[in-house]
Amino acid sequence: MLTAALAVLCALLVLVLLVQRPAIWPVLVVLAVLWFALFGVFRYRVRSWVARWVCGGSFEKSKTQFSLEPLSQPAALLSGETVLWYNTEFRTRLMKGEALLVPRVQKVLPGLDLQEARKVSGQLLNLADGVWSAHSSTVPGEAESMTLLVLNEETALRKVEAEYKASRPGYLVFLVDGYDDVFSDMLDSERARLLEGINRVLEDMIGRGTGFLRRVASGRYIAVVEERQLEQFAKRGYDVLDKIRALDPSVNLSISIGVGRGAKTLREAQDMAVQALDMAQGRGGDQAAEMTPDGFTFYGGVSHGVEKRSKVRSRIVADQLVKLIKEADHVVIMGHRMSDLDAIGSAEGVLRICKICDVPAVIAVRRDATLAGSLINALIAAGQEDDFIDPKGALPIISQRTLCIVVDTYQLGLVESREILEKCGKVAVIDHHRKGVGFIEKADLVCHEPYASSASELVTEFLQYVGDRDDKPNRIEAEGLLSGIMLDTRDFTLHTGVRTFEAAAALRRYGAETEHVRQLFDVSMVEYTTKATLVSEAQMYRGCAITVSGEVAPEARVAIAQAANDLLTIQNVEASFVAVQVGGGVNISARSLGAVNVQVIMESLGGGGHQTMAAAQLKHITPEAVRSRIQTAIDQYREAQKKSGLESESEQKKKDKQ
Ligand SMILES: Nc1ncnc2c1ncn2[C@@H]1O[C@@H]2COP(=O)(O)O[C@H]3[C@@H](O)[C@H](n4cnc5c(N)ncnc54)O[C@@H]3COP(=O)(O)O[C@H]2[C@H]1O
Ligand SMILES: [Mn+2]
Repeated sequence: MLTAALAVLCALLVLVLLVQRPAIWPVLVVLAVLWFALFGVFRYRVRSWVARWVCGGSFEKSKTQFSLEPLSQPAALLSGETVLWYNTEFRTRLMKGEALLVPRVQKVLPGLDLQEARKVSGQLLNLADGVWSAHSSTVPGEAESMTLLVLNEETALRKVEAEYKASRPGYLVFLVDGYDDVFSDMLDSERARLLEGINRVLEDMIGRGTGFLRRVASGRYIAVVEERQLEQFAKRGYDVLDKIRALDPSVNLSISIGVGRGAKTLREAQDMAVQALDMAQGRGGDQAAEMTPDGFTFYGGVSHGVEKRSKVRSRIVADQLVKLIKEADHVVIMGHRMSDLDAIGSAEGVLRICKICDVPAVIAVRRDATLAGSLINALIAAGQEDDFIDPKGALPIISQRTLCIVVDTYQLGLVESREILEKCGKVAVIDHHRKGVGFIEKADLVCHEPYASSASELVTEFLQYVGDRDDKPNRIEAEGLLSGIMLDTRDFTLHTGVRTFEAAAALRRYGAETEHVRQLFDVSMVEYTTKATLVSEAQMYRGCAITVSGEVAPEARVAIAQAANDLLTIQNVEASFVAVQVGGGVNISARSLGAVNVQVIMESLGGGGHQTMAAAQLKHITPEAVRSRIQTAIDQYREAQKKSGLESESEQKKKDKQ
């Protein structure tokens, strides 16, 4: 009111003045313009100051500050990477009560990643005294960007989580390999001493933690332990295997361990452990197999396998096989891809069993991709052409009542024809390779004997239990079986047990002539020269001969395996690796004299096979890159050997010299 009165008064006075002195008109205009200008500027400043005050642009004493200050979580405001402001909680809990002037955020919260903290899940930070989850939101704007950071303490929660994970139960099954064979003709006192030794080693292993161990049958133990202990076992590579082996080196004592880890329930863990144990034994025993929801991991398996199988089992399997064959309308027999003498020899043996049972049967084989052409030709020459069929031609005759018998491989990925396997109602598998991952799962009968020399040896045994006295394989079939045994034992020099010779003797009785068998191995000139070149190009590496080469003629593929065999006859070569380019990839054949387990080495490159005879097929890789991968795999294997005290002679000698 007063202001208005004063303004009216001023206006009246100015009017009087103007009437009296018209000369000051211009001055007045200038003053008025000045006043408007000043008023405009003032108004602008006041407005922006108010806006900053409300929105927090000028933060001190703003409402935003007042609302963040008493927050129960630590909070901070950053400009770029610089901390502009933090609340009391932040100072006391994350800066130990010290007040710092505009510190870098990395100094206060090492490891903070603002990008990560912006996500819904935030970022977990391990700070001095606990675990924190950091959440942030940023107002973009180059140098003037602003970030609000809020932290939640999760130490207690994370402790509970870690404890939960570390205390999940794991299940172990231990089985003394070949219990009956090892202990049957031992003195009672000796047996008691060894069993006491095994008990002690296992109790030592399990007793250290919170789990328990129980003996459930002769040579069979179970244990339930916590995840943290399983982690320790894995880290030490299941060194109990070595301790058990060391109990008495003269008796070949070893155990197999199956481990179920990471299961949801104890029941599931038990099932997994039993499957894993089966796997460990299928691979020759003396090793630990760990099954997790992601698959299998193997530990150990660097010692020699010992023959542990019984004839009773062969007879039972032969009976079951005959029963399956008789139930079927037809039988389709097949081996692995790139079939060899063992695959075709044993397939022909199984075909004879079918003939004895009077059930129609054929062998599915790709005759343009086989290493057993000599045997197939010999059988055709003897009038048995109808025994063979191309895998594609076999498909139409297959029904749900067809039995598929797979010989010389158990691997789904290696069979001659996957379609046949899938279409047949029933499946039987007869194999001698050590088990790896990726086997045929839905088999109705599995005869898997890693201690047998070859599939042909197994089939020869079955033949003795099938049919009447007069039901025998003919001469050429017997020679095929014998060639299979000779191929896989490298002419009876490797992997040869008592029963290998028994099988060979039986085949001889059926009329097999060794000279004819020898002829099945004859090579062409191209094969021979290819082999000779591969052998001459070999280089030594830690007791192993390695050859790496470009493509070889397709008709000389067998030279790869043969070169690997021949390299072993050179002095001081314990194992050989022949890697040859095939299309865009590389095939490796690996052989050993027994001291080195080439299966383990090939498995690390994605292949498999047997202790003394294994292979791998690598895709999209150059031969030279393969050389370094083989060398790394050998290094790893040698380290594992060193750890378990099973160093090879040549490595030992090298060390002694140093
Ligand atoms: N990805 C993978 N996963 C798991 N296992 C894998 C695998 N790739 C290969 N294997 C296995 O490794 C073993 C060695 O194969 P490789 O081709 O060197 O050697 C083969 C074959 O090339 C060789 N061979 C065939 N005919 C021959 C002949 N006339 N003279 C010399 N060697 C011959 O004899 C060996 C027979 O070995 P066998 O069938 O018992 O077992 C094979 C095969 O089943
Ligand atoms: Mn084979």
